[in-house]
Amino acid sequence: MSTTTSNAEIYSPRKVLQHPEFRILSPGEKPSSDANIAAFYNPAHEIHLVQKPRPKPGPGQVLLHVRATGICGSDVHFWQHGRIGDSMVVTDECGSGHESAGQVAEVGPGVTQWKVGDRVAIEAGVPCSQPVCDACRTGRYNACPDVVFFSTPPFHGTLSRWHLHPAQWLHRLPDNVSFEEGALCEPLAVALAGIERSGLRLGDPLLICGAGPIGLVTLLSARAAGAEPIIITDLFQSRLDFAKKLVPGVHTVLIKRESTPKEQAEEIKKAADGPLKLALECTGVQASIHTAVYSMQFGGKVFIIGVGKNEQVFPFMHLSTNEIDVSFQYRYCNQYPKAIRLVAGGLINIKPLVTHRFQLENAVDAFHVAADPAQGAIKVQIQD
Ligand SMILES: NC(=O)c1ccc[n+]([C@@H]2O[C@H](COP(=O)([O-])OP(=O)(O)OC[C@H]3O[C@@H](n4cnc5c(N)ncnc54)[C@H](O)[C@@H]3O)[C@@H](O)[C@H]2O)c1
Ligand SMILES: OC[C@H](O)C(O)[C@@H](O)CO
Repeated sequence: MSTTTSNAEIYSPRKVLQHPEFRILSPGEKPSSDANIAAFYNPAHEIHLVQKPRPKPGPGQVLLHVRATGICGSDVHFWQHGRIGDSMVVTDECGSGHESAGQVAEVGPGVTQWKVGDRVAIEAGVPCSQPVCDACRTGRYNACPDVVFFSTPPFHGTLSRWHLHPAQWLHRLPDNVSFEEGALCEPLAVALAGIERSGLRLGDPLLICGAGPIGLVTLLSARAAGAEPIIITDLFQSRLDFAKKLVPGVHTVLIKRESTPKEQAEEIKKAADGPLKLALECTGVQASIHTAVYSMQFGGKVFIIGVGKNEQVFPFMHLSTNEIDVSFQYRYCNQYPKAIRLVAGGLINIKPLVTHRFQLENAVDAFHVAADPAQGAIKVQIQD
């Protein structure tokens, strides 16, 4: 029997909440410049700054000064809706953020690969890494049932000034990759996992549904992987304009809510000059998945990265009589080193995605901007 302390115990959210130094800051209160502040949401759909103790790294751990964190749609969703699906539910105060990069501030006993000052991207999903875990043992660690995914309830996120992390779940940033880009490696890892598992090949005609941050990093990755032509859809012209600026060769199709998925598919096929081989679906919305299905050639594939309603209806007979495969992506595994190489090597330029930057003290304002579509943000980052 293993006597190892589990990650769930090491990173116990209750330890933080019950610590005498943990408190919710009053609006307008100015914490000291090195206080361990963080943005927390709760089941009452409030979001506020909290002050936590500055932790000491234990064996195998590193204390990081978090320098950049992007706000993900899931952070906003947990705050405003209190849950994603049936298994991720906000039941207490919970810290946000999992798209982070930072700098090593202290190393714990036994840590030899990092030294103070090293710059790193933080992989926020920490699987159990136990030999008895099939998912970890076989390398598909995104399936680990005991994963601590920082910012998915109950585990607090990486959006704080000081964050404790296992040394082996950090990735070195080369000098030409900024903290901002290091933080963007998280959504990029999602897209790269999708590119890898969908089997996208050079010259494949590709549909990307949705031009949000995930659709856009998917667009950049698919362009680097040689898809041609690429059609991207969205409900908002502003998002399509952003996509076109990012990758000038992309074809855009504005989705009108009043048109049917079959009509939308006709428009997409016209833009592509024929049916497409692959769709990377980045909305999780049923109507968009249907549009993707009707846009495919015989033997095509709809690869769904977006997440959506618990139960959805699919056009079964069209899928069946056209041998269209449907596959899904759940987070990612083994993608960070690749993401960093692609950014450092100049194959993927993710810098333009950051449209808004806030200081850590103003993290609550950052959340309000990220949650308000009228603000036109693509990626809001909090920097320290
Ligand atoms: N599989 C994973 O591990 C994973 C990881 C991260 C995010 N996600 C999911 O990926 C999806 C995209 O994330 P995001 O951050 O870009 O979200 P987002 O909400 O910012 O972007 C989604 C985009 O899709 C567009 N859209 C909505 N309905 C549409 C339709 N019918 N047709 C075309 N476009 C439509 C929206 O206008 C928006 O621009 C979300 O569902 C998110 O939860 C999945
Ligand atoms: O936990 C909820 C979501 O699966 C994750 O936050 C995802 O956005 C990671 O990329």
